[in-house]
Amino acid sequence: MSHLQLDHLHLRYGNAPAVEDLNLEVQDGELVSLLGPSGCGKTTTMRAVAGLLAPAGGTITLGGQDITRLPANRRDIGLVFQSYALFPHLSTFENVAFGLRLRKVQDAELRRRVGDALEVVGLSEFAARLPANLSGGQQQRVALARAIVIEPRLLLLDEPLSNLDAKLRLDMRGELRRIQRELGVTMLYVTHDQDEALALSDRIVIMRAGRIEQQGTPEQVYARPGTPFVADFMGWQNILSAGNVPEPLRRTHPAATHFAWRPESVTLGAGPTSGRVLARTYQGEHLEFLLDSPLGRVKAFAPVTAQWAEGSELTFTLPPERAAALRDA
Ligand SMILES: Nc1ncnc2c1ncn2[C@@H]1O[C@H](COP(=O)(O)OP(=O)(O)OP(=O)(O)O)[C@@H](O)[C@H]1O
Repeated sequence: MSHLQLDHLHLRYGNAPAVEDLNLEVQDGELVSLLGPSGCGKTTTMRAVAGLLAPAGGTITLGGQDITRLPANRRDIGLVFQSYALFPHLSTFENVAFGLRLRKVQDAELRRRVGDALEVVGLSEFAARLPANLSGGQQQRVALARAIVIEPRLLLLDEPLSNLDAKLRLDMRGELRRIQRELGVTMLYVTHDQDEALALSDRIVIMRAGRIEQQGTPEQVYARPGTPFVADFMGWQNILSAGNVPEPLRRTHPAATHFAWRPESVTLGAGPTSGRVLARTYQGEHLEFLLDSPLGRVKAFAPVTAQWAEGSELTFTLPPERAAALRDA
């Protein structure tokens, strides 16, 4: 059992609060991402779960056991951080074996478990190599093998892919998901990259200034943001205050403070509002138009064949059925 539960967690650096009253559950075998901008408290939360930072208040429970005050080395938690921190003078095999040697695991079992872990991450052929002779992606996989070989109750990954180039990051993202599924291990994952969180997670927790702003499945947070902050983070680039949108829409959502539309939802070339093209940008798949309008600035995508030039006037529609109704948190 490796169900993680954080109850009313308060975390501080000296007197400065970093995380306030955080309540979070990660089910057995679930992959939950903490997503949010720099400084919102993701790493601080991870450090507390790992046992590297003592909470100022609240409790951390893992598999039904209160681990709030348990030393880090007795928590049975695997860590993978942005810097892989491999031992440069040890082979892949010995890097992965390190934690087992510390635990005085017998030789035959150690060989079997290291062999299994290397197989899971696809590095069996690289057992004898030193880290310096591995690619960035391979080194990151060694770090992952080293974390899973101890069969942790929980795996914490903090921006594990951010040192890799874009292509490798995509490959490793898929690999991570496969490995997580294959092992059924409970994972808490930190990222500030929404695409990564959407692709990997069973559930996404969006943090803002030390608090949870919204949580849900990837589909929920992407398609149904609840606040302007989440909408902005999820690529809803047109966020208008409720006073600026047509009356009928406001009436159907009386509590909304803002409404948002994705750029692909805006219809150009017809509609009740007119705007002037401030910028027209080619983006491969489509053109992006930035319009100045009485409603404010509006971003819209159109097919690459669209002819409107910068400076021209055109009309547009913000379809009410494609709007997200938002409320300030
Ligand atoms: N060692 C520290 N001492 C004092 N304040 C810290 C320390 N580490 C982080 N903080 C502060 O705590 C808050 C949360 O930081 P944290 O590192 O958890 O954010 P984060 O969401 O992980 O950001 P990033 O994506 O940049 O890593 C920030 O205001 C940060 O400045």
